[in-house]
Amino acid sequence: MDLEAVCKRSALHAKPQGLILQYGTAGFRTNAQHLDHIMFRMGLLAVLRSKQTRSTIGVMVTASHNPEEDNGVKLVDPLGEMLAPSWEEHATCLASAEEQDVRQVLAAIVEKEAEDLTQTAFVVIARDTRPSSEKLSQSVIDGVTVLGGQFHDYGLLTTPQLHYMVYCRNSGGRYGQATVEGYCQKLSKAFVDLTNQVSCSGDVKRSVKVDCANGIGALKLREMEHYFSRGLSVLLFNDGTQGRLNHLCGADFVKSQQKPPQGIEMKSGERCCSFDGDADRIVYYYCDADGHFHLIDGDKIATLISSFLKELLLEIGESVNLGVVQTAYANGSSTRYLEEVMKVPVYCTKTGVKHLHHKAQEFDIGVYFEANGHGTALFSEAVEVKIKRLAQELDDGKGKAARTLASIIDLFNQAAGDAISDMLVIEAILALKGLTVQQWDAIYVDLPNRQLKVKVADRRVISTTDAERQAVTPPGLQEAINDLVKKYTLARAFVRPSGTEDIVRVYAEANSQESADRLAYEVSLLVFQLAGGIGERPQPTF
Ligand SMILES: CC(=O)N[C@H]1[C@@H](OP(=O)(O)O)O[C@H](CO)[C@@H](O)[C@@H]1O
Ligand SMILES: [Mg+2]
Repeated sequence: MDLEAVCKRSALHAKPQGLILQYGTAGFRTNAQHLDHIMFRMGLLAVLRSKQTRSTIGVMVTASHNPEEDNGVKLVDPLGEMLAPSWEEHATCLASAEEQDVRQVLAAIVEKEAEDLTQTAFVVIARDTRPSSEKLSQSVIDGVTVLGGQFHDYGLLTTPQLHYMVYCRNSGGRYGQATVEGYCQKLSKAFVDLTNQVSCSGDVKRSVKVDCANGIGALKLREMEHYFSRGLSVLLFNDGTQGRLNHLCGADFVKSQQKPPQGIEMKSGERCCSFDGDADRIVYYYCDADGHFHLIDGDKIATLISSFLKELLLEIGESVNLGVVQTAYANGSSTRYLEEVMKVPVYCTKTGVKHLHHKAQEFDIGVYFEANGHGTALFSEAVEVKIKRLAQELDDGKGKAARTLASIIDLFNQAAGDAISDMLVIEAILALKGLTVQQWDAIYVDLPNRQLKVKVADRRVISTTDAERQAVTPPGLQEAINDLVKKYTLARAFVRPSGTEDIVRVYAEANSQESADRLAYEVSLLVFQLAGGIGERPQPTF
């Protein structure tokens, strides 16, 4: 490791004095102007991680659903997962080091991780469509090359596509071919195999309207469309030709505002969905005959998927342990439905997909979704091998179910939640089951809920336990929340410091919207009073 050369190069990507950023739930994210040094240093870190794991490591330049002027970066570990927590700490240290300390921090990481520096390193890089992304990914490449790493720049990809590429490269091609074409072919083949089973009643071609948040999803869907267009027509909106990225559109906007995005025409009963800016989240929605908007979020997606998988397993007659993983933000109705009606075990983890992903890996089949639409299903290698064998061997009804399940396994992106892959899974299931979007929505009725944000001087004064559902500090806060919750019916409320914004999040649900709104407001006031609120006191929103 030629530290002299690294330091010289680093000076060309100088860190603004005093700027401290943390590798959070979603990597580094801030205004694109402050990220050049971070990109260079993450190039360095990716090389070290690659040497240590003797695997290809991914670097994705994106800020997902943030506004267009922001950007960000995250590293992708060998099996396509999020970076290991101990390396998140290295990332934060390296990113925060003042220029003269970079050398020392690098040396410390090398020593702590007992790196064999003679190992070769390979890094794959991709970026979203933000105007700042191209230049920033060049800075990543600069970091990779100055440490002697090899790289491949995929250019524009969705975040889950990069996760897929990393997984493919480290599985010796078992998972698929590490090219855009490989990705498109794997998913499309599975989708076409599934939809070919649907008996065509009439010649009505299925179609779905997709709000692409003016992001990379539009480009990549267009690139892929012709592979599966016989089974489904996708009508793209907010495809980036006019509007701004994530502005009044996209999955995050639709979920948090509970209203349709701008720029999409919705007719009553039409199936629509929204991707976020880097296409790793998806939510569905429709308008009913009275013009009312209905959101179908990650919880209902998880329910649709897990009930379909359970039915298939029943037909195949294999006992396989299937679990669903959610966070505290999952709607109480979804948890109740999964546990009580579907009899599926449900687990709750902390917020952030890496927590859900790891929990889901404990099952033969683990389905995980955040309420905001980020999720996928994971299949253990043993289950995948068994199902694919049964699919080939059996010729009866069981064989047919096994073939369906085998195609579904291929259709999921098991490296990360993926809007394109999830959309194709959902479209295939709806087609196979002959369900309309309204019928899907009617599986259960969401409990009315409200999310609010409270500004406090230091959000770390709130600590939590029980997968973030109980506040441990400040003292008295949880007891006070419990007293409020008791006043309402079917109510639940919790607070936690956000991992991506400088705020405390408040969540409340109850049997009516008015109660959910009132409870959320009352809990916000408690947080403001007991956890050092700053600025204006929370105001009632009802
Ligand atoms: C309530 C909520 O939606 N929280 C989001 C948000 O995390 P916070 O830690 O709540 O800021 O951003 C994460 C990264 O995108 C995402 O995984 C998570 O679901
Ligand atoms: Mg995203």
